[in-house]
Amino acid sequence: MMLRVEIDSYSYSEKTILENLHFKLQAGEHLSVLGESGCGKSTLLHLIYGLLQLEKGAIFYNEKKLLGPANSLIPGEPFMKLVAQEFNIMPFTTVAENLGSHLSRLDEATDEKRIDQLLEAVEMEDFKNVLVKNLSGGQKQRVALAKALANEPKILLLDEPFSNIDVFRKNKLQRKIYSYLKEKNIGCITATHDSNEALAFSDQILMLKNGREEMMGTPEYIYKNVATEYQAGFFGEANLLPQSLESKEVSGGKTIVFPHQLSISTEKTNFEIIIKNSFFKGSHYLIEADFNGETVFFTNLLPIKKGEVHCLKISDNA
Ligand SMILES: Nc1ncnc2c1ncn2[C@@H]1O[C@H](COP(=O)(O)OP(=O)(O)OP(=O)(O)O)[C@@H](O)[C@H]1O
Repeated sequence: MMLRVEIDSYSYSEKTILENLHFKLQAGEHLSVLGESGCGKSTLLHLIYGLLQLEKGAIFYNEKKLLGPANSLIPGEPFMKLVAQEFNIMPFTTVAENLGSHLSRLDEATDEKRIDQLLEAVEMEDFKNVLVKNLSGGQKQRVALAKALANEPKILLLDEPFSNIDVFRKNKLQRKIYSYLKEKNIGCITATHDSNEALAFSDQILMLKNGREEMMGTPEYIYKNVATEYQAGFFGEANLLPQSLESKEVSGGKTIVFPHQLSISTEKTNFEIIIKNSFFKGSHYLIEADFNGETVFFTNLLPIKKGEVHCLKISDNA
């Protein structure tokens, strides 16, 4: 066991920001905290790192209670690194100097090699001797990531780490960073609102709503157990459909169905729709249709003419 978070509640002033969050992070494990803007993701990371004092609850590292800023001279724990949304990098030094400032400085050749390795991990080799102030937002974010990795922390806390990084680079960089963390057995908690990142790169997902646990489990568990509009909202255009469409039973309940779970039926069904729009998505089209006055989305290989009437069926493979 490694990190144990037991938050009963936390507030900056009267309003409760976080409530009843209890979870563990094992060595090398990766947890994504998924939630909408303002739900308390950054606050959670700042509490764990020790920038904020937790009065109602406690955080343990290998069963040792962490003291928090009120009881330690320097905020933050030495075995943890936080890459915050405002990057902690020095503008008037070069990229290499920034990384070097976090290394041992005992052996120049070893440090040099390590700097090159870190720059390679974030694809910034070409910017080694450039002043940080002359970098773009995304490049600064990559330097901040490399800097956090410099000392091989036991736990890395990442607050929206890829938010400024362009789509060309994002997926490749995510694959590199997360496999680097696994290789070095570095535990990681990532705050994100990007469900693709959470699904692809985490062992566990903690979904937050208003600072409370909405769902927690493996990516597969989360995706398969989405049951409300809020939960589905993270995974693109989901449909909230009457349960009666799915089963023969008559019930007033609603169920979440993703666009790829719907397809055109050659037989008549009670799910009759009128086509409104076809959006090209590269590998397929996302079709917008009307079902009894409600909007429904489903995927299809080809576009479909506006106004056509079709019947849909729900497939079982989630
Ligand atoms: N220093 C502060 N003092 C008072 N309230 C704060 C402070 N920092 C954050 N809050 C409030 O706490 C709530 C949670 O903020 P937090 O930054 O943790 O959310 P978040 O999920 O990280 O959001 P985002 O994704 O937009 O960064 C918000 O309502 C915010 O206004």
